[in-house]
Amino acid sequence: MLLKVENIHKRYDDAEVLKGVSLEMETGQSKVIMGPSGTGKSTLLRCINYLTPPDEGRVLVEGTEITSRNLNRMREKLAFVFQDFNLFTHLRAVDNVAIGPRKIRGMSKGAAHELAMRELERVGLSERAHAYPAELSGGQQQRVSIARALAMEPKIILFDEPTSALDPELTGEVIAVMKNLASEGMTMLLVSHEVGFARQAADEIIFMDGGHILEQGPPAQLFDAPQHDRTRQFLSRIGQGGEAA
Ligand SMILES: Nc1ncnc2c1ncn2[C@@H]1O[C@H](COP(=O)(O)OP(=O)(O)OP(=O)(O)O)[C@@H](O)[C@H]1O
Repeated sequence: MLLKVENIHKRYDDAEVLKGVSLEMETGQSKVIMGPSGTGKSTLLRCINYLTPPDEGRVLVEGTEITSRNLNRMREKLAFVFQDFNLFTHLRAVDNVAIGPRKIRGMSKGAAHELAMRELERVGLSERAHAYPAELSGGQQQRVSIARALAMEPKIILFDEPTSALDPELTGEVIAVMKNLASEGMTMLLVSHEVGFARQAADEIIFMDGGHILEQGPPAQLFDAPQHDRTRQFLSRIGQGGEAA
């Protein structure tokens, strides 16, 4: 098993946001986490790579548990794509992608630059490599941040609502890149409400509600024959039928 998440709990002050969440991913799988606002989806994703340390539970990558001692090394296996891109505004696109390979993976300047150019090409942006983030559209900035994740050659990419900060006409180019990665066999865990992507590219949908995983299964099962009322209600709110029992 590539990723094993066991019984994660997370509390903020009085509120228990994650109430014992477990999931597993095999190499090459794509899974999409969906569910109502405030149910702990982003917190779960952040707990998986310890951006937010869980209060209880374990995360294992390739059988090795993440601990405070091995955190930096383990984190390199789990790249993270943020909703709002998080690019360095003072660095050109190519340097945003090259900085991780240089500073974290210890690559030479030339090798990191070459790798960054290859990853920008993979997301269709080699021609914009020398632009600063402010000179790029939101969709292009998100593609740079995907290239930055790829340049770390991670085992898994975690995406936290990668299209929700984008104007609707810019989501398509980011989804196309993510579909491509999924078809190339990249292991991907996303928090996303992009049903088109989820139906076509995900192996499994994980439906979260109230800090729990309520149900999970292949897209056809979860979208077309959900088991729980809460799932049906949510799907109907995002325009995916679901009210029919
Ligand atoms: N750093 C924090 N400090 C305190 N409370 C937090 C913090 N981060 C998240 N929360 C709370 O935890 C709960 C779950 O938040 P989270 O962002 O994980 O939900 P979500 O399912 O991803 O929601 P959304 O779809 O709206 O992004 C929310 O009530 C939120 O206000």
